[in-house]
Amino acid sequence: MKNLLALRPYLFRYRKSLAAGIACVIATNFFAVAAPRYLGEAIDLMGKPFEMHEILHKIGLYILFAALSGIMLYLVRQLIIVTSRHIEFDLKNDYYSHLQTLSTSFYDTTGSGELISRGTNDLNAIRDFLGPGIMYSINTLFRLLFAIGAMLAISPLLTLFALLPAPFLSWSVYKRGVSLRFQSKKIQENYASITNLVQENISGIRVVRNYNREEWETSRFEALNQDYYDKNLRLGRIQAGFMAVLTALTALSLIPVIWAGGLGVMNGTMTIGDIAQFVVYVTMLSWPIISIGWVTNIIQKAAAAQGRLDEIFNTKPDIVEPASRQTSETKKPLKGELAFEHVSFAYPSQPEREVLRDISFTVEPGTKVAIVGATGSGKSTLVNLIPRLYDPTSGRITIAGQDIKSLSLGVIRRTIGFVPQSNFLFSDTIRNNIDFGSNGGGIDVIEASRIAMLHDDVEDFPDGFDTMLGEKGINLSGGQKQRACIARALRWHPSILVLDDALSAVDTATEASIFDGLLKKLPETTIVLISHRISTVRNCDRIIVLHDGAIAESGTHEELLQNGRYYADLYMQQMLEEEISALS
Ligand SMILES: Nc1ncnc2c1ncn2[C@@H]1O[C@H](COP(=O)(O)OP(=O)(O)OP(=O)(O)O)[C@@H](O)[C@H]1O
Repeated sequence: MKNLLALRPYLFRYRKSLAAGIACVIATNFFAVAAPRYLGEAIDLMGKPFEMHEILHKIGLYILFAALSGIMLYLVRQLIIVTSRHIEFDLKNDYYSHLQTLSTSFYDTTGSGELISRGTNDLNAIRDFLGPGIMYSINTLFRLLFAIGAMLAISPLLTLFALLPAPFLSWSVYKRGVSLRFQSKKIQENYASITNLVQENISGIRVVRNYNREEWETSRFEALNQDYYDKNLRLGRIQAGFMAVLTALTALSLIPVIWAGGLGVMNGTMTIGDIAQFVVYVTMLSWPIISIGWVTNIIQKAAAAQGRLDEIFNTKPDIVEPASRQTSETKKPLKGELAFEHVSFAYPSQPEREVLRDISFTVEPGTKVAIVGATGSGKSTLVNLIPRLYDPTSGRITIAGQDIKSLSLGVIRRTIGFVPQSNFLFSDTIRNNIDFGSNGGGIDVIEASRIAMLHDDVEDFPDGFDTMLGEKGINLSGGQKQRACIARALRWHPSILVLDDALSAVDTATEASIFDGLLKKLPETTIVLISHRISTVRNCDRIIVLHDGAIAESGTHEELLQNGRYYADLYMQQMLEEEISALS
């Protein structure tokens, strides 16, 4: 319950429509409870000689009050349910923008399915509380107050008889709600498994085809789907039985009223009109009484959902803007001088395992540096520290002589063009993918794609740069995807360009042309590149060899060959592989 206090600011934001909604709840209940009085009076008039116009007058008042109650109820829904939609909209926006601020380390340990489920199922549970939950709670309160008041005025004893089954009704709805919730939770989990299976299968459809696993995957899906179907049928059966029992209980609760009321009429303490009025009140109270149990469930569900959302909302990003560096004039890119000073690093998920150890090097603006090393030696980790995707555990990194922790994230990320190892393109046009995140200026899309040697390929597409890409750029070749990602990084005219194995799917001739273009068009840009190919790194000004998270050696291609250590071994190995493949 305490969790729901987190919704206070949202409720406060819409306080006027909520207050108006509550006023309408009071009004609808007032009119609804006032109406049966005229019905009772009309019936009593009929028990003796009467004038037709008197009856019509009472019936007219009954209809008027019932209509006013209906209009107010319409306004209640408009005000409270619509407000719940507004709050849901705001919460969704806040949730999504909070996710955008969270650090890479958070996404290392939290699955995307989990985050999507919190942003959909949990938010729906909260909306149920804000709309129907709040509306029925207030409605029940005022309906009980007004109706019981009117009933007491007629007969306190009959009121007691009428309300006898109420606690049992509420309690049984609550208990049944708990088991329905348990069943619905299982269905939700099942649905999440089906979604995951379908999503994974469609993304990996090529692997499924290549390994001839279509039938196996289909039967896996059918089994899950069958389970989902069975659980839904079971839920439907429980719900249907429950509704039948509720309706019967409500009808049965009228028996003591009619019995005791009949005795009252016989001994002259009550009229038939009073009993008619009572019957209407009892029927009118049945849903509010039932809804006490139902609303209790909604509140509990929403409190649990809000708790899960709070876990995300309370997660603070590890990488934050320095407070003093957020003004617009500091957002210009810096010069490409880069230095690592005794940098060590362990991933937050495995703090005891150092992945980088005491890394120090300096790169002058315009220098081309290659990082090489065996797989898993820490190359990607090292370059991920430059745009502050993670912060070093110890030591510091500087750009243009300034500690990157003291720079605004906007400046760092404008200074750096980063092409990660696993490239990602959005389902948008090629132009928009290359233009991603740019705010004008820099190198234009066409020029960037020329340098990345992508331009001619794109010109051959019927829609050119306006070609729509499928999910993750599926309609491009591996090499085209890599070059599109390079063009995207060049678009900003970065002072430091980081290429993490970004040319592995490009042939060596195209790769050489891309480097030529970079040297000619961006001579002052510092390039930090990771590659397994000696042909790519041999022309760099400096090559840093990583071994088991530490710098094993560094120098030019020639110097490292003379050293005769890791790099020379790698060189010999690749020469040998080339010779063997030339012979075969
Ligand atoms: N997000 C992560 N969380 C925890 N450990 C990680 C994470 N990413 C990488 N590692 C670990 O850090 C070490 C270095 O990985 P890294 O990706 O930097 O190697 P690499 O030299 O770039 O390898 P490759 O040449 O295969 O790309 C590996 O042992 C890897 O298991």
